[in-house]
Amino acid sequence: MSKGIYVATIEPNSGKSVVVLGLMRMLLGKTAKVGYFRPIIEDTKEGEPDNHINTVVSYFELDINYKKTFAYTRSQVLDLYNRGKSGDVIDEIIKKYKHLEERFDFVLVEGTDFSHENSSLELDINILISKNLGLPVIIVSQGDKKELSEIVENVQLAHDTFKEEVDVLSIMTNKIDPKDVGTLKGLIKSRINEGTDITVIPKIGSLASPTVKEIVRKLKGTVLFGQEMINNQSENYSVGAMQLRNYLTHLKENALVITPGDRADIILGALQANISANYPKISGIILTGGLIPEKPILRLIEGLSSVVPIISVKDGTFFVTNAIGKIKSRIYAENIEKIETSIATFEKHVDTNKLAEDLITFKSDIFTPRMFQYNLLQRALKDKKHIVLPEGYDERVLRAAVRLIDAHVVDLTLIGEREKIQERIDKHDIPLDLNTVNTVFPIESPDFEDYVQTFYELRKHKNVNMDMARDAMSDVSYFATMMIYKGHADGMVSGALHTTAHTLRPALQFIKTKPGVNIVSSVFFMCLEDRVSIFGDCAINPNPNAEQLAEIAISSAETARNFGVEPKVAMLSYSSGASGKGEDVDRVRKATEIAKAAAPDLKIEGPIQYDAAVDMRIGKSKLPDSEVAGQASVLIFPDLNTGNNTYKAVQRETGALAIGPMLQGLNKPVNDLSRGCTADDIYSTVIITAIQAQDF
Ligand SMILES: CC(C)(COP(=O)(O)OP(=O)(O)OC[C@H]1O[C@@H](n2cnc3c(N)ncnc32)[C@H](O)[C@@H]1OP(=O)(O)O)[C@@H](O)C(=O)NCCC(=O)NCCS
Ligand SMILES: CC(=O)OP(=O)(O)O
Repeated sequence: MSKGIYVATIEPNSGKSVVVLGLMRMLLGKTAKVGYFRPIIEDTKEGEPDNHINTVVSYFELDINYKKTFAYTRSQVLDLYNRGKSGDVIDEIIKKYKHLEERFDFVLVEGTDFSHENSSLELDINILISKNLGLPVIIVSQGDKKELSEIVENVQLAHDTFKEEVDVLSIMTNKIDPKDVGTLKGLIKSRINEGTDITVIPKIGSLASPTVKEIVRKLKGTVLFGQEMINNQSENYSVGAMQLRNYLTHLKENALVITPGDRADIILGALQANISANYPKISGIILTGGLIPEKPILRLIEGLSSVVPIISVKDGTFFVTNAIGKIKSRIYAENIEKIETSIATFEKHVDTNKLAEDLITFKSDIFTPRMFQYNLLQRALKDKKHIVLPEGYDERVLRAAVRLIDAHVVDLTLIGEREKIQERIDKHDIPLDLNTVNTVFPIESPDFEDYVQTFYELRKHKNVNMDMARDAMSDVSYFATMMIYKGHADGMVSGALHTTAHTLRPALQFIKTKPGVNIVSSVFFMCLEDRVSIFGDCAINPNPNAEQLAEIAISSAETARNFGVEPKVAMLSYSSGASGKGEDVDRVRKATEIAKAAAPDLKIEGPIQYDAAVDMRIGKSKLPDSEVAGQASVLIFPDLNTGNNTYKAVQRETGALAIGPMLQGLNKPVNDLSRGCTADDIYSTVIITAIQAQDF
């Protein structure tokens, strides 16, 4: 079941509020705790809340702090985008949304308003956000003053654009001439036949017209009388320039009377008409030209028991009439009537039972790298671990340390001489305060002799003597690994300066494998543009035999599951099924059979080529009956030549973040890095290591 829904529009004034209000009512009827979130709001005046948030939160009396209901204002986002920090925008939005997801049973997310130019950027941002929140989308469009063919084109284009990246649950087209509702629904359905629900909502006069309050606000008018009726709807307006006897015949229901302030005859006549059974009611009177009626007229009005709003504005009649014609109707907190009309409209035209059912059964397959990284951080924060970084002089390690300490996600020990580490910090101008981390220099450590003795005991059967043990413990990899063995730290990450063999040999020698595991292997979490794939083994076993390959596959599937990726395992080879022959293909086929026998529920396919594993079209043509082909999430390489170079090729050619290699099968978490790693890679690998350490 989805924990939220994203309401996105594709144009300004689409009537998105009708959908949001109706949805909120529907959701509150199904579950008690519903949250509301707007990733990006319009810029507001100092101290003024966003109108949409204010309306939804106050009408439904949601128990939610204003600051928690949005992430950014439009100008903050533009500023961050201009500074190349679009990734930070998404990270913060995910963080704020996830807080609400934890607190509420369901979260209704309202996208941007499209009230500015650059609508293609805005469309992209909405798609990006909904994708990164893993939410299904309701697209809202509007058809006011448009040909039906134009509406259909727009809706189809929007649907196809969103559908490429996210799940579109429903399309709601608003403000349609009531006589066209059925026809339009049929036309849209004939174009979009993929099970997306289609709703067409007619134009509702009372929602399309502004209230007197909205008009006062736009015209910067002064309310002289009738403040208590300021939320009257103005469905019409007409200028009182002719004689009263003629003007009265032009009055329409809920019309706004516009007249110069010195036309007492029109003012009094309109007020009288409002209470006469023989004339329609009016919504208010606008007095133009800054003219205020004379005192006796004002006294007369003051004496009336009830008066519609009378507003004075500075501008002339012509300007005011034009300006009123351009005012777009808004829904706001005090206008209960409009809110309730919106909800009633939604309930009348939307199949709410079907929509609720779709939400219950919805399951997202989308798992973006940013969601993945957010989840990792949250998991690591739940139980803080102590990680040792043997390469304390490396600039990238020190930069990663700053981020890790700032995030309060781990405690750190850096191996190295304190003064020398400080020199590096100063040299590279790194904002790391050494008081926030622990530092150890092996040969000066009070634990050194104990570690030497322990290593000697553990390895004497391999002809290690005390001198050799002392030499070994002077090495940063051995010393840091011994800290893990002794329980003086929970995990180790190294390899930014040292080779994989140098980093891992101590762990293989005395941390050893977990019970039931024969070989240590590794995976990379490959954060591709729209998904996280798991590549194994790209770091340790040069030429695994069939049994070892099967074990690598099973361990990698387990790792995938532990880190929130549903394992669909592809055993890679230069053959898909029986298309190619050779010893290496046979080895992969045998490995697949062994893995299937050991884990019968595991979705696994092999031998299979990379293209058939990840591309649905090719997968279907090469292996039509496979439940893995085209959708593999775990890719197992036949040997280290292929695995190591493939991960590097993908990383370098696509810019993907490659987290790892993360080792699997060891008794305690020790992880390697590539010497080509960045501070970001180190940061992510430390977080992964901390999560692994939570299981020991
Ligand atoms: C992993 C690796 C370093 C082990 O090399 P090594 O230390 O020379 O291996 P050895 O055969 O001497 O084994 C040393 C110990 O590790 C153990 N070991 C080696 N590979 C192991 C594995 N995959 N799983 C579990 N234990 C392993 C051995 O059993 C042995 O234990 P013991 O000394 O208690 O008997 C080696 O396989 C290697 O270099 N792999 C490629 C690394 C690489 O360059 N990757 C590319 C860049 S990431
Ligand atoms: C993991 C890996 O390939 O390491 P390096 O690039 O240091 O050889």
